[in-house]
Amino acid sequence: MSAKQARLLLEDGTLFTGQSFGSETESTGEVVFNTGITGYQEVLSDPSYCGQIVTMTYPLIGNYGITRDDFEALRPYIHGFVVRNHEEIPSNWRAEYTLGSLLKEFDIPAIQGIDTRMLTRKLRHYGTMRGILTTSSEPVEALMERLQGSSLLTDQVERVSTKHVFSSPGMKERVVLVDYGSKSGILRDLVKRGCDVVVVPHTATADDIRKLSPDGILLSNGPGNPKNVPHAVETVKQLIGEYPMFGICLGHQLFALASGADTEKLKFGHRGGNHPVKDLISGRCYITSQNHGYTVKEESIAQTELEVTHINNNDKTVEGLRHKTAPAFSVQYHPEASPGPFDSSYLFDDFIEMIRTHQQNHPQSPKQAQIAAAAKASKGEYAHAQK
Ligand SMILES: NC(=O)CC[C@H](N)C(=O)O
Repeated sequence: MSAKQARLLLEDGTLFTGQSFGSETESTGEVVFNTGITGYQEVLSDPSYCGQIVTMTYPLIGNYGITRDDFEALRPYIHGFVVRNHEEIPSNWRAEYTLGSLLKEFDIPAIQGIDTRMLTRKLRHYGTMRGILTTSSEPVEALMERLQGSSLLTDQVERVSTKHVFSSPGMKERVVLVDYGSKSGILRDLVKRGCDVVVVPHTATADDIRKLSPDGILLSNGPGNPKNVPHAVETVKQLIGEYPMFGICLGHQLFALASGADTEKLKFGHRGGNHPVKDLISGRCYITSQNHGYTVKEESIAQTELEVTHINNNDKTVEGLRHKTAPAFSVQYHPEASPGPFDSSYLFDDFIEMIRTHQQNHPQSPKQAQIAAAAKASKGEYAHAQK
């Protein structure tokens, strides 16, 4: 049986025709490209891609199948997947099923057999565009009408963040992980280091977080424009300086906004496992995993208490920040990268080190002691309230 036809239409009128290998449905979204050679499972299950139609520049995708253990979230939130060649017969003892069957399970359309080099060159030249991916056989004019009538999502964080507080108990530092669409890898990296992790929704207020008596706060990655979640910026603003803080990707952008800096959209973003980042303090270069479409505006940093610690070696954009006086830093890339590179996992150790130094230098203030005592007395109150 020959595969059903699928089409991808961009808002500039470019039409790609190929074969469907996902769900026989239709979706719209921002079309973006990822330059990873491996890692398609981690890409499609990374909640930061919520609402986007993702194309992989590497031409052979699906060849090692799907293994749920490799996922970054319980389900994918992408709106479509675009590849040159989908391999239907995976060759991997860990594979549980095929990429195509996963996409069908979650009703996500996918197209193969198109020139992904041409698509990527277009996106690099003109910037990311909206697209419609469909298996319908209607005339192109009808598709274009639907595409033009569609709008990009603005509530992605709400869609992907946990609805309930949950914990992953450990014997060491208590870290409150604020989930804006966190990749599982962040939790894995904290748990591996013995942290006592409490994961809270994006709506958690500063007081909700204080009640959990954190030793440190980790602001997770997440989808969309950081300016779509002003409540999160407000919460972060209240907590900077009070607890050691580490921001990753969207968390980095929220930390920057909360510190008075500004963010803007990049032309086509950074997505892939091969982005070179320079550490301005040591002069060393790291290969990093990235997935972002927004960036912190360098010229907005001068007016804040922040300093730039890392830059992207390709386009020189800001990749890392730290606060000049408070125990807080952030990176635009992913230290928890899966399937790698692991160059930057030391940042989790730096975060824990920062927590320990802070504890040594700041034995509990009377206010913190009071908060901790109140939290202990109302044990689990917040967690229960969330259920
Ligand atoms: N991975 C992320 O956290 C991405 C951050 C933000 N959504 C961006 O696209 O820039």
